[in-house]
Amino acid sequence: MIKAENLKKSFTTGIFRKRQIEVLKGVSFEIQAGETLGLVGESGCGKSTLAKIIVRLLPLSSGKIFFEGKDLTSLKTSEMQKTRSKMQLILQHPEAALNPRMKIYDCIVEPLRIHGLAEKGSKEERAIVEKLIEVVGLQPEHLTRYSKEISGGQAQRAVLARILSLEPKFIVADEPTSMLDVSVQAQILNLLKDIQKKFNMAYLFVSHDLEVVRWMSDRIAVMYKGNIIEIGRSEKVLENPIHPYTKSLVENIVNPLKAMKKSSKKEKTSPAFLDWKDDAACSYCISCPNVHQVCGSKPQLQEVETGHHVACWFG
Ligand SMILES: Nc1ncnc2c1ncn2[C@@H]1O[C@H](COP(=O)(O)OP(=O)(O)OP(=O)(O)O)[C@@H](O)[C@H]1O
Repeated sequence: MIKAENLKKSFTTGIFRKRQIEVLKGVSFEIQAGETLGLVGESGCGKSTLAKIIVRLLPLSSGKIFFEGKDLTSLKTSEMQKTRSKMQLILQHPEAALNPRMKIYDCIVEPLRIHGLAEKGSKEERAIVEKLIEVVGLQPEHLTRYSKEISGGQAQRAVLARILSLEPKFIVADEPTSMLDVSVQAQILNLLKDIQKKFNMAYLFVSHDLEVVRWMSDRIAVMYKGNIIEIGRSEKVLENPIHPYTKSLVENIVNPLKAMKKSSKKEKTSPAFLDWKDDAACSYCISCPNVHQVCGSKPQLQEVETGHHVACWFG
């Protein structure tokens, strides 16, 4: 369904002394129809940048993105517009996707009108909206309200209805429930799972919360400083983490208190993965005896078991 190959992204910052920051350093993964790939990693490692790049809301510096076999980086604007409707992004703040001056009904039908898929005010349009709100669990009375007049959970449901109107095949959900109460969070996560099953969509699910990612994902990719350092079946990655950074992430959810105590000592004895440099060959690799020949100067994913890949790091 979706395939990312060696994605790189740099931003230029600074007004006078222009400086390039490399945020994505060569990210590759694939997601199949009906599958969820969870993406976790510390704040600032590049998750949201990757989320926006994959649905082409941000330009790439280099690399390729294939959607249903089509190379998105070489599509013309008109073709890209058609394809983009099949790839949708859900963000943390549902309000950002809902125009505050429009009633929920109009917010939901707007994409249909833009793409000429329904005539404004027609019976057909009304029937589509009624079906969509039934799928996402909104009530007809919500349709006549503005986004500020509904709750966060209801707003996220309205965003889902709006997105589903275009029958997407791939959804990138970037922290879609992090602003919601725990009980509402569970409802929206279950709803996301239900509609995925119903429409066989592929998800890239981005979150800080490993428990949420474990619940949602078939596979998990762990990002660290712009690289995917470990990727595999969720249970394998979480129950048998191999890369030191993944281990520390998993330890943090199992015992957050212990992790806090440990992190206060961290400054003095920096763990190996914090010294990971791009410009040197690694000296130790979990699965590769010929480290220097195979790993070269960049951390590369090595296969540990079928489907479970881990990057090299300094041991
Ligand atoms: N437009 C931009 N210009 C310059 N730097 C940027 C820009 N967008 C993001 N960055 C930088 O890129 C890095 C990655 O940002 P990104 O938002 O992708 O991280 P993240 O992993 O999603 O973090 P968080 O979990 O906190 O949302 C950060 O250091 C950020 O400051």
